[in-house]
Amino acid sequence: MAKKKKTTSKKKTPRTKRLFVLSKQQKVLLGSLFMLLGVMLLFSFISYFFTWQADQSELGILNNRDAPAENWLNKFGSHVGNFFIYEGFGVSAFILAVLITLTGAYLFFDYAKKQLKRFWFWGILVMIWLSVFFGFFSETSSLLSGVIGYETNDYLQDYLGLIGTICVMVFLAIVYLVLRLNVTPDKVSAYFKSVKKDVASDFSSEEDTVSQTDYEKDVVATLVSEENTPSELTIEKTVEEPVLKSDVQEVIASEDAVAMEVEQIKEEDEVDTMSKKLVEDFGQFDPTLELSNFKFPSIELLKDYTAGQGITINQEELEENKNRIVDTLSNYKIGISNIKATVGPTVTLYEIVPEAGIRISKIKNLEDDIALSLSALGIRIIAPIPGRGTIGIEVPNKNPKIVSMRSVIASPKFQNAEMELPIAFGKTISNETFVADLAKMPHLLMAGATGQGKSVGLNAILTSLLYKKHPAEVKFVLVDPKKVELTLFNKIERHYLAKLPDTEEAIITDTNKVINTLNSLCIEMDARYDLLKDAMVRNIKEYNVKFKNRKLNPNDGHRFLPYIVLVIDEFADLIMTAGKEVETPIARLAQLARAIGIHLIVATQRPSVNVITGIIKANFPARIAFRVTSKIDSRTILDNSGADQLIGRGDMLYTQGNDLTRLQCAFVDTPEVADITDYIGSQKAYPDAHLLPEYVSEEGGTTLDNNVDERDALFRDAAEVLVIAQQGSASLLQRKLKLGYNRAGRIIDQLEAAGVVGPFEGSKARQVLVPTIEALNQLLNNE
Ligand SMILES: Nc1ncnc2c1ncn2[C@@H]1O[C@H](COP(=O)(O)OP(=O)(O)OP(=O)(O)O)[C@@H](O)[C@H]1O
Repeated sequence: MAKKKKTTSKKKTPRTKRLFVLSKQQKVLLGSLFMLLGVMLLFSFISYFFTWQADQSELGILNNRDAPAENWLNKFGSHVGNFFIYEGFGVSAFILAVLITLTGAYLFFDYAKKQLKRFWFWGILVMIWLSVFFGFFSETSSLLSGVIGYETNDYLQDYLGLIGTICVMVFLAIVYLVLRLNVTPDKVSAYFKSVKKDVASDFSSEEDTVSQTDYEKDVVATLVSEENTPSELTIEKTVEEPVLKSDVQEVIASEDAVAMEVEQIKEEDEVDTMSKKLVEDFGQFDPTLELSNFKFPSIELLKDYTAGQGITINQEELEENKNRIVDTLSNYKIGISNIKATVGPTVTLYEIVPEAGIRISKIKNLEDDIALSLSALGIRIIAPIPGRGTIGIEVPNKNPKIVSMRSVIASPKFQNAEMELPIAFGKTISNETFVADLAKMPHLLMAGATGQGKSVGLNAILTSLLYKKHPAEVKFVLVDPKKVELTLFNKIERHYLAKLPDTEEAIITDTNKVINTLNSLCIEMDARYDLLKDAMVRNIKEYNVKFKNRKLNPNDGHRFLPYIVLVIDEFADLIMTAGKEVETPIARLAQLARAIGIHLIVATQRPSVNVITGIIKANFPARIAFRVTSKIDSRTILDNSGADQLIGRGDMLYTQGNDLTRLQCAFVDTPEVADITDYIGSQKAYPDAHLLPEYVSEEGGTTLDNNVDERDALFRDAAEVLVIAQQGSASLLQRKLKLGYNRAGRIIDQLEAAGVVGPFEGSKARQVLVPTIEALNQLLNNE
């Protein structure tokens, strides 16, 4: 039916359009004509009620020009009144006059016609209904219903009887109330409730009270039944309801397709209110609920290396250095008008303002000479310091201070950081804590010669995240080909680490596994993009907010998405052994993974061009350089020299675009990391590490040979467990049959080959293809 209506409305549209393509002037003229006609009708109708008897008795007045009529609009009024009221629709003919006036007003003021069409549609229906309704009272006054109303009413009564006719009329009235005025039982009860509150004292009629309580009971009953149903079900209901409703409305308002526009807005509203209701009933979704008692590590676990030290300013050293700088420059005939020193933890920055007319490049070229005269390594000249209008000379302090992780973690800057993935790298040259958001970087490349502080830097990054993010919010994928650096994090495997389903160790040390993991992350990335598309959001942050507000249905595959941070400790080693196989997925992830919350941190000892290839470099805007051995290496990593002049031991340069910032990396020692991971590891954990989607490499991988002889001894038991539970998950087998993960995984593969369970479906459990134990017996006995 809906389709039929649609096609008719389609056919009508061009004609209607042609009719309404009027110039502004035409609209004004036509509008005033209609308005005046409407007003004339109104006057005619009103006066008809007083004059109709007189005029009607003078039959033939229309033809006789000399015989005046009593109606205010004379013969015209008398005639139209007679036609529309007496022979037509009775009192309800006024609706017609109002509709014509309204049409005039709409044309005159050039309002949208969509609304007008609706007025006409419903107006005519109401007019007919009223005249038929007044047909019941036509005995009292024949003018009330008009001939049409009376006859129709009489006709209906002849066939349906009085009660039947009343029922039909009541039903039509309900149709009008529901479709046009959107009246629903809920609204009526809500209205009654408010009325009850307002005039509680005046509300004494017993009958009314009884009916009201009935309403209340109904409402309470529906609320209770809603509370008892699981949240998912309620969501489904909400999704369905508006669709049905809009269908009905579309049919009714079939005159034009515009009704759809209005309904769409309503549909959203309803989902909104439903999710609000869910949030009101169950609260926002809390991803941390499963580990709600999780305690973040305390600051006491970190050592305070600076205790009692502080930054001491060695006046003598400062004076000495200043004099040497001034002397060296004056040897080259460079005068200084001003000099200022900022003492940092490991280096002091001398900012000089050269006298007018000195070329900056001249000072820059004197780098080595100044270093020689100061007899110090690690002099770096910044000419000019961006945005300061001065030239900076960084000179290492004789007694560098360690920046302890404790001091940066405890700093208000880190504690109050409103960032997605805050990282406290260390302190700047002016002794300020430097905090950056990994989510904004969005990927970080780290290089530095051996022993210059890379591993400490990685630990500082991971520690920062451990101090700020709940295990539900962030997961690490750790790649450590050196096999020693990240081992400590094994203890927090079931809290913070993510791994491939069929692996035992979460920390990846084997190149082949790295390739599988990277490809698996690509699968996860694609899956997350699908979820984002489905949820109509642009990034993981918006997605998670929507999920927390219960606007996304977990039954549709939606889930809370934790950030995933991939850390690769020695990239050179990987790229040398696996080349393109590693480079391609890394480049893909780096290019696309930003919006869906996968962030990469890649560290390498050898920042040469064959390790940090163009494609990798282009996708890692944030870079950190510890001390490197040559200017070329420095250029490879930073696109700038400078890293070769660092002093090591955590002295680093950070860039996230153009500016280079010199930082002293925070120092966190292995025992401290061990304490933190022990502390977290000793708390209640998830049953397993966060599982990444399975990736089966083309060559080898899982074989799906259905070889009956090679089946596991517990194959049949496992099949029965899964068929009874109708859930194809390896962890279920592990629990029920007390198996290790690998063995359970192998059995699942064998079950898949035998056709008992379906293929791997990401994080969802596999489908069980055999419905009953009998069917299973039949399947296995026939093999
Ligand atoms: N931020 C820092 N503050 C003070 N000392 C540091 C800092 N970072 C590193 N060091 C010192 O330098 C040593 C080597 O650091 P680290 O192990 O991080 O180097 P690396 O670059 O990882 O070396 P490799 O590549 O050989 O693993 C540390 O044991 C420590 O003594």
